[in-house]
Amino acid sequence: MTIEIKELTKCYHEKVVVDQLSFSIKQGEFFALLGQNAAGKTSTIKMLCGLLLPTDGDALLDGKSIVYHQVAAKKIMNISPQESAVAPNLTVIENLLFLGRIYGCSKTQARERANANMELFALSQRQNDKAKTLSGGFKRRLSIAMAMMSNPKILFLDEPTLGLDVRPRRDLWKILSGLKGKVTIVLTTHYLEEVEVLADRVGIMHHGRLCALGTIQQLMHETKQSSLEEIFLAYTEEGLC
Ligand SMILES: Nc1ncnc2c1ncn2[C@@H]1O[C@H](COP(=O)(O)OP(=O)(O)OP(=O)(O)O)[C@@H](O)[C@H]1O
Repeated sequence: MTIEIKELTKCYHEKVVVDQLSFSIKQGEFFALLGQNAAGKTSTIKMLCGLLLPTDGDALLDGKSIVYHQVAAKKIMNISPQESAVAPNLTVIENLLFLGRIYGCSKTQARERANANMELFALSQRQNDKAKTLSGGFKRRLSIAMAMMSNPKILFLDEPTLGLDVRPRRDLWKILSGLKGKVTIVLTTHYLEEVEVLADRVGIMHHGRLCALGTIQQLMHETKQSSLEEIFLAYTEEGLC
């Protein structure tokens, strides 16, 4: 298992927002974490990324505890957050090289990784353009490519297509499909079609608890529903979870 979550809990001023979450994500899996607004998804991702300390419980990233081995755990993962980390006045390649150097690459290694990621994210043609001149879709691609500069085994994507039009969203899906199996991906999104296209397995959170876990097929079978939207509505109905 790449990620083993064990009774992970987060409280803000006595309010429990992530409630004893326990499940595992396999190596190379594309996992979608779903839930209504305020279900606790971002708090969960932030704990797994070391941006937030759990109130209780733990998670192991490739065997490294996010509580006791934070530095080692952080080395094997990266996050493309909701708020883009792109520096607007740097060009595409400068943004990538800058991150590469921050992650400790030599100049040659940073350039190699930047070239590989520009290829992967179809950014090569725009490499000398300042980030502020890019469209929303390209900015989002650059933001994910920047997270890939640390060569993570685990990549967290927090609502990567939020606010994008249909075409740039689908373009990004194609690119993310190309990452499948190469890196373990944990995605949060409100776009259920995105999940149907990309995810191997789905977890649904409700009021901080995990109320469903499985492939879409398995959840369809369990709920006797015929679409992910219906499954989602069934599991997040008040009083059921
Ligand atoms: N720093 C904080 N202090 C107090 N409460 C917080 C803090 N961060 C989040 N919360 C609360 O925790 C709950 C879970 O928030 P979280 O952002 O994890 O949910 P989410 O599932 O990611 O929601 P969304 O889909 O709207 O992004 C919410 O009620 C939110 O108001």
